[in-house]
Amino acid sequence: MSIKLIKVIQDNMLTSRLTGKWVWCSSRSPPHTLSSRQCQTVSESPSSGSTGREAEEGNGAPPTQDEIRPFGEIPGPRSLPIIGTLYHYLPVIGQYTFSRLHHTGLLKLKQFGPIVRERLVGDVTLLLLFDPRDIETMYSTEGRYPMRRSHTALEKYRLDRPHMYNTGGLLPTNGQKWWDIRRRAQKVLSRVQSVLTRLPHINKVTRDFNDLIDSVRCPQTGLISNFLDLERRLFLELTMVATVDVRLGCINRSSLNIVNKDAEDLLHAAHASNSCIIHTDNGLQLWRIALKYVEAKEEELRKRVDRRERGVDEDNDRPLSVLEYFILESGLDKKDILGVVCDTLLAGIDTGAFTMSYVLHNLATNPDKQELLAAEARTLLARSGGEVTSRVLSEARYLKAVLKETYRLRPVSIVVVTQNQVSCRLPEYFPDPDKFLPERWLKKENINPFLVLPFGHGPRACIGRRTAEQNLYTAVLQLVGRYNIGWLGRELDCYSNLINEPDASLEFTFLPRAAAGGVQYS
Ligand code: HEM
Repeated sequence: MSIKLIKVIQDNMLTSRLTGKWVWCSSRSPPHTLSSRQCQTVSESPSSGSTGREAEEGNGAPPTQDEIRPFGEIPGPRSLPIIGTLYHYLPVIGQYTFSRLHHTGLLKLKQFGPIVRERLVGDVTLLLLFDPRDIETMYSTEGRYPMRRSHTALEKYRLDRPHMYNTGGLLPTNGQKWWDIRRRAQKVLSRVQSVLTRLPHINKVTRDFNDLIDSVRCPQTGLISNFLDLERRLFLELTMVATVDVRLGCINRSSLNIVNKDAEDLLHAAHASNSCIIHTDNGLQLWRIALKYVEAKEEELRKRVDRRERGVDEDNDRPLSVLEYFILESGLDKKDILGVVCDTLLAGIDTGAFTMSYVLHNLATNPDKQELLAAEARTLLARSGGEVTSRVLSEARYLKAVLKETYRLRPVSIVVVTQNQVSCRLPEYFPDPDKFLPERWLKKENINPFLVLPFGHGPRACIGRRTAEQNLYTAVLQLVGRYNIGWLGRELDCYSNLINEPDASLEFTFLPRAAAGGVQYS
């Protein structure tokens, strides 16, 4: 998704505090030329023993014309006419690979330093940032309507069907049009209080998921092979409950072998889209299913209004669900609602499932950390009668540290600046960078906030962040509270698709904690 940076880099210049060569300039210079007007920071080379930050804070003097270098001089892999740098990615002979962007990113950092320019192909130029201070600078210039250039196939698909969609949806739309949808949708999708109203449903789904685990795990070893299949079902169920108030039933034991067409279509569409294979019928499947649930909700609301008029609406004080809010209060029209519902279904399933895979893998391969989390779960859930409540979530400090450490080591999303995943494993930012140490987030170590950004940053950051985190916290706490989780799979890394996904089959074991000498809550 670094492609998203193109607009920014054509309009601005960057600074690398490590080499002292580049200057970020907020002026709108023409591409590939420079101006020292309004330049904000100056840097010094590491040999001076001073950090860029110190230089910046020291005299704040604007850079001289000599210090400012043309954009085209930013180092990077050699680019050929027409094919750009694509030849570097050829199988066998190429030094880079698109399927492991974190390895490729590290190699580029070693070869070219903390700012890398890459003309990929045609007019597509990427700028890779590794220094969190540059990342911060980049975000600070994004303005009110940060521009993104991703999901362009999805955008084309939708714009070609004006009878179904008003816009390309949240993911690819830019400018005022993007903000018109975003400001209406985020009121219900992002607000803490609104997200918390869905917690009891989320808690119920995750407990059902535990029961499912109980019935499918091998009674002797606890093994569940290909656990990712179940996780994707879980996050589909959670996303449907959170967005369209529907229990699909795809994590019921009885439904495991029965094909639920909506569930299968949704899982397929979300995965295919995230793998950049936007078959035209995916859009249609998704849209049809979204339409079905939106229309069912409209009908339900009509009946409710009718009941209310007759004074027999027993459900009067219940807070509005997401879909009810969209229909009744958001000001979004039906086509926009369908677009946002499709976007949340596309964005909420694999991201959650893959993140949970890495959380569980980290816990299973670090049993001492798992025990600390289990102790926290035991204390908090015993107090709440086994329910994950808002109080439990507010007190679950170790759980949050576990998630944060997993975002650091295994971010599933390749954000605007793809290189956070590389920088997060550099020893200059994190001692013992490859170790899973949730404690580093409890000690209030001085960690630059622009290093770990799994949901992005600023006005365009993930609209579903609170929903996603509530889902993950609840599911992980319930699981670790009930099971001792082990790992029988091979070493786990990730493939880079549109998002990073586990590159090996997930072979987890689940042994009830009660059997292992722990406490059971339910
Ligand atoms: C662990 C789970 C998730 C992760 C790591 C994640 C991460 C991200 C990231 C990095 C972005 C792009 C930010 C940017 O462009 O600057 C994004 C955008 C988005 N996410 Fe998520 N996400 C997750 C779950 C969800 C869920 C559950 C939903 C739905 C409720 C969702 C809906 C969206 C939407 C609609 C956008 C586009 C927002 C816009 O462009 O205005 N995401 N997400």
